[in-house]
Amino acid sequence: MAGEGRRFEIGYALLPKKENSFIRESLVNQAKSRGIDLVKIDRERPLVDQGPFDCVLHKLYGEDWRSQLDDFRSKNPNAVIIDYPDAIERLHNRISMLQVVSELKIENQSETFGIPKQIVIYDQETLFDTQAWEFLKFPVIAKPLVADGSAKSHKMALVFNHDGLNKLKPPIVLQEFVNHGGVIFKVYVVGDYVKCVKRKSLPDVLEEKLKSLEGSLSFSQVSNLATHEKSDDKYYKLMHLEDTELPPQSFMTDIARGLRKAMKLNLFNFDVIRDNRFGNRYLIIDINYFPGYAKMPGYETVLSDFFCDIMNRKVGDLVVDGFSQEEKVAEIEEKPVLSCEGEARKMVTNSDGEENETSIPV
Ligand SMILES: Nc1ncnc2c1ncn2[C@@H]1O[C@H](COP(=O)(O)OP(=O)(O)OP(=O)(O)O)[C@@H](O)[C@H]1O
Ligand SMILES: O=P(O)(O)O[C@H]1[C@H](OP(=O)(O)O)[C@@H](OP(=O)(O)O)[C@@H](O)[C@@H](O)[C@@H]1OP(=O)(O)O
Ligand SMILES: [Mg+2]
Ligand SMILES: [Mg+2]
Repeated sequence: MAGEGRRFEIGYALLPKKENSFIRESLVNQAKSRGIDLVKIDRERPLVDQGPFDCVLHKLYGEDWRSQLDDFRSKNPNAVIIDYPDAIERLHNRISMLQVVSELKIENQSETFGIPKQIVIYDQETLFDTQAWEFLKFPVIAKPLVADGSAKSHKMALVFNHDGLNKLKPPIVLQEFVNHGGVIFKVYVVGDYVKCVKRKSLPDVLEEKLKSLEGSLSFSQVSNLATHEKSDDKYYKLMHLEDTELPPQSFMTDIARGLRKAMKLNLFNFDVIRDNRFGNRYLIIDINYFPGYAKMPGYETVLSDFFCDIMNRKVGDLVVDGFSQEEKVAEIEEKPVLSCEGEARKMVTNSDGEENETSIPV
């Protein structure tokens, strides 16, 4: 318990932008009150010389950081690393990122899911060889193949016709643009916790307009706006975000759990659109490591719960450290269970079948 039992130290290594948005005083204080100290990792000094940390939380890439983590891990075998670079790496390529979705098996009678039709293009020759990708229909979205968090990796183009191909610079992924009513669902995953929110997206494109539209339209991070920024926005009002129904929570939770297990990741979000042509078909178009959690209402509690769970080694159906639950259970039973004070949350289904979150004291 806070103040009584052992305290835990979680070291974090984030880029300045992420640190500013994520490490808020409110999060630091809430974690502290529950026995967890969030400590900044000094990037000027070797990781192994710092701490000792019970857990390392990070969103940094590169060989140097990777070998620092390896060193740290071998010297601190009981520390938890959230998450492993190898697992995160998969999300840095827009093909491998979505491959995992195609491999998921989820039983559901009323909804289906998948990914849009897509092809990777490595050179100009293939780009203009429309036979190579004749299974794709215009409009298509051209996305940089690499998704490494750089501004460049977010630069996309909506391509309406052949004229629009000239501006594209391979390697890119050409993905069929699917009309979805201008609203995207972002599903945030924090360990066991799953939260789906609505954001504005690109508007639908009418087929009869395709030829008359200029070749392409460039854009970047259309859905990456905090809710308060959008409430005054004319476009936001136009899209009737409030009127759009969320996908069934249990369906999103099943997909989230499946992805978490398959990817061995604890902190990510995925973008989902509802295909206008079917109404019950959902397409996953993007998966991001360690997204903007501070945009989730009450993120401090969600993240503090997660940190407590990690430190207590009782994280849902998959455990950190790349072990499966089964492998870890024996270890958990041998460890003293330290409790974190505060609230836990659970989903409660009301008589209308709607799921709501409620807090339970622990
Ligand atoms: N296949 C598609 N069909 C329709 N709209 C799409 C499709 N792919 C992407 N979009 C739109 O383009 C936006 C950006 O695409 P995507 O999410 O792949 O890029 P990103 O830069 O990785 O985004 P993020 O900021 O979430 O990391 C989406 O939020 C959505 O509005
Ligand atoms: O802060 P970061 O640089 O990690 O930016 C991430 C951003 O979070 P932010 O809101 O904190 O900017 C995320 O937004 P939401 O999906 O949550 O809307 C999403 O755009 C990620 O793709 C970005 O990560 P990247 O792909 O660039 O690595
Ligand atoms: Mg996205
Ligand atoms: Mg992304």
